[in-house]
Amino acid sequence: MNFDGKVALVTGGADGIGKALSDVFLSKNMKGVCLVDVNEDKGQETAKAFEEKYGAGKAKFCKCDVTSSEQLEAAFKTCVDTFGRLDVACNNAGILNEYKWKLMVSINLNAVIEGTYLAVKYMGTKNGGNGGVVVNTSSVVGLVPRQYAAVYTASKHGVVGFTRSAAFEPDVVDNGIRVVAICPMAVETEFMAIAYEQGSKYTEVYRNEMEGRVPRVKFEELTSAVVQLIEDKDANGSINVIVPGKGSKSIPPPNLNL
Ligand SMILES: NC(=O)C1=CN([C@@H]2O[C@H](COP(=O)(O)OP(=O)(O)OC[C@H]3O[C@@H](n4cnc5c(N)ncnc54)[C@H](O)[C@@H]3O)[C@@H](O)[C@H]2O)C=CC1
Ligand SMILES: CCCCC/C=C\C=C\C(=O)C/C=C\C/C=C\CCCC(=O)O
Repeated sequence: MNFDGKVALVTGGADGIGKALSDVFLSKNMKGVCLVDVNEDKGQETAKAFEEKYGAGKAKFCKCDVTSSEQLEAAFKTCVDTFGRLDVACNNAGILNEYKWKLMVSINLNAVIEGTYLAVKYMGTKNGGNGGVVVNTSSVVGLVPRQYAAVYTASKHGVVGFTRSAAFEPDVVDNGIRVVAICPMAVETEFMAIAYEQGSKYTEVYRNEMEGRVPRVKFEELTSAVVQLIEDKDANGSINVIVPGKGSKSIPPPNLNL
């Protein structure tokens, strides 16, 4: 898919990875981006900054808690009503909080599943849309174990398993939708700092073992991986790990010869 004149919806679009993705989409001449986020102040601020940079009417903020089915569907509907179409859905909002693990699973996994099926409903060729691409945000810990964040790890493994499977569901394929996921190492956002201040049961271990020792994925490395996945018409069910300084690599599922 090329980006010219297309429309994206990005959950967690007010800040961090979602904001960086939205910025790159608009820089590639997308018609508009819908920033879907629970943080109203940040969301309005980001939408305003994008309109100043790219022109009036290019960014729409939708206040939405992705754990609410009603609010998430309303955001998809607002996006299509505002821009007239939808081509790319990034299910990206996420938190790392092992104390609030049920909420974390709702945001990191349930809302990704719900967002994927809403994308089929609002972009599907059988439903009046043009088809499109769903990009789900997992993590490197969607592929490997992480003993200091077990539920977060489970939620991100869930995103990988769901993406690999949903990509080939007949209702998804027949609607002209591709589904992919990204698995970044730590990225240059506030996410990890907030996680160990508020959401880790092992903050001291984490500080001693990891803090400051893991280089960050730069936004440019992450966004170029996502752009490639969107542009590549053969990328479906792809799970791409993104490592600082090493780019993006597709990770196939294990062949168990069953
Ligand atoms: N930053 C990192 O090191 C990595 C992050 N990730 C994943 O990337 C995604 C984005 O993370 P970052 O941009 O780094 O985090 P961030 O904290 O900078 O941004 C996340 C955004 O999601 C929004 N959000 C949180 N809960 C929400 C909810 N219930 N409804 C709607 N919006 C909500 C926040 O308001 C915020 O704007 C997450 O899924 C995270 O798990 C994956 C690997 C590494
Ligand atoms: C808060 C403690 C959790 C320990 C790390 C667990 C999960 C990480 C999840 C991510 O999605 C980020 C991906 C990789 C991070 C790996 C190491 C973090 C390095 C942190 C630092 O240098 O500050």
